[in-house]
Amino acid sequence: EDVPNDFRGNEREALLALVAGFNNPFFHSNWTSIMCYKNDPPYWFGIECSDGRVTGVKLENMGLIGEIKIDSLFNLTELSFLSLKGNTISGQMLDFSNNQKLTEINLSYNKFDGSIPLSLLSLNSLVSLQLQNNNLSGSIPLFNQTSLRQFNVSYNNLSGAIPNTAVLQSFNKYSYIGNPKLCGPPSNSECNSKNDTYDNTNGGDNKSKVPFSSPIWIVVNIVALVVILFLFIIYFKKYKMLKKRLEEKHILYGDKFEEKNDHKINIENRGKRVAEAAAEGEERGKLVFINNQERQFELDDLLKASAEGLGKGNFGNCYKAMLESGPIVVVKRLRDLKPLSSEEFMKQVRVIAEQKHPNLLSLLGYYYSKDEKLLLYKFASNGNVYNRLHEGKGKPTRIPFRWSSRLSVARGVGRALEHLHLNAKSPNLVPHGNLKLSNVLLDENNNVLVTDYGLTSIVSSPLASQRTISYRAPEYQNNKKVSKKSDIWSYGCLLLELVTGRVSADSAPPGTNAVDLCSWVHRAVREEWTAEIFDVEIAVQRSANHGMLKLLQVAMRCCERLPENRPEISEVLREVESIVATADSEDDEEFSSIDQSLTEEYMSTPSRNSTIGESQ
Ligand SMILES: Nc1ncnc2c1ncn2[C@@H]1O[C@H](COP(=O)(O)OP(=O)(O)OP(=O)(O)O)[C@@H](O)[C@H]1O
Repeated sequence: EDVPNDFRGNEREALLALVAGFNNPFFHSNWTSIMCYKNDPPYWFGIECSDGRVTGVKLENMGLIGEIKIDSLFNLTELSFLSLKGNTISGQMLDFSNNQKLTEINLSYNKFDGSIPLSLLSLNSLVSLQLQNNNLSGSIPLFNQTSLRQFNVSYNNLSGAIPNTAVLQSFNKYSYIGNPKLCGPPSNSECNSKNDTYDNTNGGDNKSKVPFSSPIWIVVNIVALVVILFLFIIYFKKYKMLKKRLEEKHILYGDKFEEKNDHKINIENRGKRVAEAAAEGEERGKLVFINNQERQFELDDLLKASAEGLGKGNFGNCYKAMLESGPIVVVKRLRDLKPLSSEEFMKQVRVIAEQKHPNLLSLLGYYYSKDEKLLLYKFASNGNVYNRLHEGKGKPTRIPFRWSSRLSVARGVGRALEHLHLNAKSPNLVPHGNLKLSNVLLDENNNVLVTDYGLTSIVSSPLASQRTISYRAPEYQNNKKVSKKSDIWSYGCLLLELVTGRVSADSAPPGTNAVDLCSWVHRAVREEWTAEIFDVEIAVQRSANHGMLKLLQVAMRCCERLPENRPEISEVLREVESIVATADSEDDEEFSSIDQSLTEEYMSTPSRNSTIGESQ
């Protein structure tokens, strides 16, 4: 909890990237949820933790096959131990320049090729380096760290003379044996030609060298110059073509938005470019209103509107466009779309648009052209619930987000989800797929409006799978599919965020003090830190304590690890609706913790499927 989230997030991503190339199902099931928590034993197999940071990776003899990316260790800055010994890992060796705390590295008995990386020379705490039995080639770099006590590069394809540094000479021949092209002490083979000297370019075999002044050298240089000039001309031509195509691509909303979120810009110029593109015969695209009677503006009006970036999301960026004629609309510029034809795209969008419910933000319209796909929504002026819940906490200006409001969010989202799960007319409509508090909006009357539903049906799945589903269900790690059951998990996480007031690790912006909410709450209940579970801002509302516990209980049932144990939305909603809303004014505003006897009573009451304490 004390570890800044960006470290933990980066380390988590780095570890997942490290094993991604192996495609080993073990990691999908074991490397989920929290990995290190304070000084607890690690939650993931094969890692070591200290103070919530990853300090060791030990994945030995696991039959791992595949490549790892050179920069895989870049974010594991606290790493002191690394062993991947006895697998079948191929490709170039890793870059260790960011792992200054490494003391032991064992990559022996694998299939690494290329040269020994020079980044190893910068590791001043390195005690043990074992690279034996790989396919490494080139010469041995000039290791001179006095810390080095164990060194083994035997049975590779290394070549040239063993460098004459005190450290490298202090190991015996068995550290070097099995490299036929390696010579000089301490190996047994003598260096008998000038060519067997150390090549400090690292990686090159010392073949016979041509003197710089020889005519061959001059001819080679001239030819090289001509080739470079030729390549430069080709590159320049391609660059001009690429630039033209990029300009065409950013015809509507250009990448200025991406550079600076809150930058107000006028998009009139781009409107001109659309017109120019149209004049050049390119398809201008269609602005379609779902309900044609609501057509309040044309494409030209939208292009002339001043726009403000609202944020960068998983499916694209959102902009608030203020039209001269009055209305304010939100434009979502989609990216990474599935390769759908225009008909398929419009069919899917119509399926999304058919979902009408008072708690769903309805789609106003869409724009489709070859290069741009936009969705248009009404602007919800009271913003999203994530900001309402977390922003300004502890500051005097903060207006408390009370229980009755949180309960109405829980209900509104539950109702919207029930509508999507039960009333979806089309079998093509995926469930919500990306439920989280920033996708729950409040309009000018504080009506709860769920947005971003169904977009996984139009966004390309490999990309979406890396990013979507903020509250990722455990099974999602394996099958990368959203389902009604994964929605229930997300809804459970959303309820937990509402009752605990804690930021969920999966949806937290970098630098936020976040927790893996499901594991955290289960642990909190098991270890009876019940008083700490509820957000202080609502815990003081004593008359509502019963309702809070009930909502917590419902949330925990939604967060069952096995999808089949999670309840259906109707059952969940029935329970949420049965929680009696208390008027916020009834409450005793003094700071108090949750009544312990009440907590015990709830925690020992068996729920229909399980007791809370047993759910994980
Ligand atoms: N109709 C709207 N009215 C007001 N604010 C909106 C509207 N739609 C989106 N937003 C806000 O704009 C910001 C960016 O939204 P966007 O949907 O692009 O990203 P996100 O919700 O953070 O992530 P994701 O793409 O995963 O949903 C968010 O803060 C969101 O709450």
